[in-house]
Amino acid sequence: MKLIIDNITMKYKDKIAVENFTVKLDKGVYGFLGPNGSGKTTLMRVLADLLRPTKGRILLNDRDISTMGDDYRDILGYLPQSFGFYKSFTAHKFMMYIAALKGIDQSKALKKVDELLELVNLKEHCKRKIGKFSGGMKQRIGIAQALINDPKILILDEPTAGLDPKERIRFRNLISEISKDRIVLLSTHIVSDIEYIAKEVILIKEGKLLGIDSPDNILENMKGKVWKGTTTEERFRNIKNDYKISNVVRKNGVQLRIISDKKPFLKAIEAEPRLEDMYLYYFDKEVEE
Ligand SMILES: Nc1ncnc2c1ncn2[C@@H]1O[C@H](COP(=O)(O)OP(=O)(O)OP(=O)(O)O)[C@@H](O)[C@H]1O
Repeated sequence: MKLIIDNITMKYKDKIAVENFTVKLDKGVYGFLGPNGSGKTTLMRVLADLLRPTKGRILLNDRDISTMGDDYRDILGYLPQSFGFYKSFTAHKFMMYIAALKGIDQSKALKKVDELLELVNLKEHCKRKIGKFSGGMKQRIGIAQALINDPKILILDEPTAGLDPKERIRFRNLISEISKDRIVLLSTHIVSDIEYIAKEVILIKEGKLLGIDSPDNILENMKGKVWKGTTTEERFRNIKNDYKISNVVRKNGVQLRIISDKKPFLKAIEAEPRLEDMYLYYFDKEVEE
């Protein structure tokens, strides 16, 4: 299976949200990483065939998805950024409803819904109303509904927004489990969401592709750009505006972690890069979280 984002540009009136964006994808998890407003949602909606791009095409095995109709929808699962739940539905009823919308017959649907509620760890809550669910539970039912047709392509737009750290870990493990034999596209501005599960990280900045690489290669390329060391309050005041500082701890002086192409001060030593250092390097802002 081969999915190609082929030179996509998307304009809203005068605003260019995505520009000349090209990447080739096959099986596995792809993390689309970029700050708010960088064009991730727009790209996810184009990929879900909900938005016609101003220019370019999405090709699945060389077919333009905009000409595929139900052939594409049948293999697509989509969890939008804001997901309208039917609050008064129980989890089970909601899933059966989605199955019916997808044209799955009832006996098959009953089996599939059971399987999916089990997968996302909501079986024991299947009789509860979704309106009473926590944020994490809602996201899990969101994933379950996106999987109802066993999609070959799964699009998850900022799926961990509003989840606490425990729910996030659980969510990550779930994605990892369901990513076999599928293309999973996951958009986020949170590095840790994709750090351990993405085969490739796709960096998106101001609507443009900044780079695509495996987390290991990204870390390799960050070598020599991350520094740590202890300095004085005075020197810290002097250098803090000249460098991207990813961490400050005041303990026996000012302990710093700095992102820089060159050594920031004499006593600084190279540190082992982390993926969030890369975020700071490319996106030039404080690491969120
Ligand atoms: N319907 C619209 N009309 C006009 N501009 C839009 C529209 N939708 C998005 N934009 C603009 O396009 C740019 C990209 O937005 P998009 O939502 O795709 O980014 P994002 O990376 O998903 O950000 P977020 O995480 O905040 O949703 C932003 O500048 C946004 O303001």
